[in-house]
Amino acid sequence: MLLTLEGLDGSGKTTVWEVLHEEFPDAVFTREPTDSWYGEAVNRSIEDDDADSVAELFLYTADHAAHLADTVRPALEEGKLVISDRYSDSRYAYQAVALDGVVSRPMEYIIGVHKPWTRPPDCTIYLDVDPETGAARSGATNKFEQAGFLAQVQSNYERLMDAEPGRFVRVDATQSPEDVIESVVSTIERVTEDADE
Ligand SMILES: Nc1ncnc2c1ncn2[C@@H]1O[C@H](COP(=O)(O)OP(=O)(O)OP(=O)(O)O)[C@@H](O)[C@H]1O
Ligand SMILES: Cc1cn([C@H]2C[C@H](O)[C@@H](COP(=O)(O)O)O2)c(=O)[nH]c1=O
Repeated sequence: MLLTLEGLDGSGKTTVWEVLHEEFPDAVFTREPTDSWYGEAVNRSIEDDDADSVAELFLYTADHAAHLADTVRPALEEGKLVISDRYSDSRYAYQAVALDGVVSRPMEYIIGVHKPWTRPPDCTIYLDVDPETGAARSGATNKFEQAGFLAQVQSNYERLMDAEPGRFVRVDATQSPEDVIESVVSTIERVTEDADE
């Protein structure tokens, strides 16, 4: 089963993902951007305010393709639970903002680029915070971590959740870290048990 954590910058994904290592020791933990050279290229573009938004989309997408081939598909073939901190929905939500005015219907375009070859998640936990909280928690140090940008990203995540309500589980990430973690752990226990039945 492929389970992904999504949300705005500062929503607490990495905090949760780290604690989940202890709760689910047999799972494969991974993330996007990855630690590969593709991910390093992505991280360079994040720090570049002038990076071309189309080029940036394809850097992220190349990283995703390699991530699928190297990590996600092999682990799923072994029957593992894979837990990824960010995955394709981050592209659909973030790059659809960055490509607004560059291509028409940017979210549909980005989904279309992925559709022929990606492996969609079985379940996506959306850590829900408002853009101001996300920007403040993340430190607002790069072009994505700004409340105005994150407000547009948030609307894109809402569109994705409206389109696939059965895949997403929304968790209130303004709760204490302990309460957020408890909600996420109980969600994962439930969805993995349901999958085993
Ligand atoms: N539930 C919470 N309440 C208050 N602060 C939190 C909570 N969860 C995480 N934080 C704090 O917010 C900051 C950002 O958390 P974290 O790095 O886990 O978020 P993230 O979603 O992975 O962010 P990014 O996408 O920018 O990497 C950290 O300082 C973390 O300690
Ligand atoms: C995978 C992915 C990420 N982003 C953005 C979101 C963040 O601002 C950064 C890095 O992610 P992290 O969780 O803070 O390490 O990149 C994006 O725009 N598109 C993506 O596909």
